[in-house]
Amino acid sequence: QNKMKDEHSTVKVLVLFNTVNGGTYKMAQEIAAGIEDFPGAKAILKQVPRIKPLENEMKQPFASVPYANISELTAYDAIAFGSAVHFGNMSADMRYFLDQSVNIWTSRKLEGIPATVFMSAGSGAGREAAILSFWNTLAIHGMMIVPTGIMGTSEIDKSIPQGNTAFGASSLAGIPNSIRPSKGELHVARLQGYALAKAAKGHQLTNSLTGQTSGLTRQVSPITDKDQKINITETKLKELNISLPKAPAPVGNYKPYRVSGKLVFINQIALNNGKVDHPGLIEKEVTEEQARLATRQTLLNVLAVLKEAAGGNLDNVKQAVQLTGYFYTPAGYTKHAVLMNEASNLLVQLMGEKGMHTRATVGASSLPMNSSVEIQAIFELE
Ligand SMILES: Cc1cc2nc3c(=O)[nH]c(=O)nc-3n(C[C@H](O)[C@H](O)[C@H](O)COP(=O)(O)O)c2cc1C
Repeated sequence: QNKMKDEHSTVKVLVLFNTVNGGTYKMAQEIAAGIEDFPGAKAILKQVPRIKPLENEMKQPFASVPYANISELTAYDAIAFGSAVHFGNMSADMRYFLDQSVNIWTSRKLEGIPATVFMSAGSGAGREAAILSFWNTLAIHGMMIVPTGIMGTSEIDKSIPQGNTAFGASSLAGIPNSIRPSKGELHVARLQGYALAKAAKGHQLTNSLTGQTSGLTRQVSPITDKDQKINITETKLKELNISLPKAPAPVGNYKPYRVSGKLVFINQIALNNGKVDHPGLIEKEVTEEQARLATRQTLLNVLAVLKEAAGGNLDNVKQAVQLTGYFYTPAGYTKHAVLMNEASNLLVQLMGEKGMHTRATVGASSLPMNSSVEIQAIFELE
């Protein structure tokens, strides 16, 4: 059981490199040593496969280092990437290898996994740019990039050129008459390995706290209009170029609305600034078009009152329930539905599915203040 516990707490860190002349391999070994300086961390050295084999590969000191396959990238707690600087970039072998990680990328398997970059250069031309451009790929994978900052620089011999950068260790393999990597370059690489192992341990601990295994730092539902506090109904009102009237004041001993449980009850006529719009008997004193305008005004009054009832925010309305339209019509009139559609359509335009309602329409022999229309409305609040 203890062995199992130890295995779980070990952090496995891949040191993945590509080298031609061996400079990056020497840096990789030091990065690995730095990783293993961290208690409970284990470094695994691997090379990226080559596009074209090296002629003298079997004689090289790195010949025995196994080649990695792309799918194993997801099996580690952290990865240190090492490459020769080729024209201010990572090597073509490294690029080709990473370009095979599209499936890993789209399944977000490396997200949040700590990563760091080290390099071997000749003169050092463009080495910082090479590390930074390497970071692009790691950032697209969502990896947690570990830089070197100024770690170790106070201890290194500044009387000779050194390859250290604030982004990752590098070596200047092309400086004549000097042993490379220099002690200073190795020192920074070792600290970089340690910093990566430390980040890997932190990541492993937070993963175990949140019950995750690797990658996919978090899945959350997308942000909704509600989260963004966008007032959907007000936005829609603007879109429809509607400004709500002032809620008409009651003209008797009653309330403009009554909330019962979550239901709101409202009754309105075609009042507009204290006067009734298009009053009179439909078809005799009021045309169909005028009756429709009066119906629209009546619904706007209903909405103005509803807004008050909903605490000043129409988004607090869960749904419309029922509309009843009364129309001042002559006996035998049959086109109530045509007039009432003016109200129903506007409500659905404004609130979408929430605005759908049941409906009744009635002809009346007279209505208050000679209004051609009256609407009774019931809504449900959130
Ligand atoms: C195609 C090619 C391009 C190179 N470009 C650069 C460069 O831009 N900057 C630099 O400092 N060294 C450059 N070099 C030199 C290598 O970075 C240097 O030899 C380094 O040690 C290679 O790492 P390795 O020993 O791991 O193969 C280049 C070498 C090659 C073959």
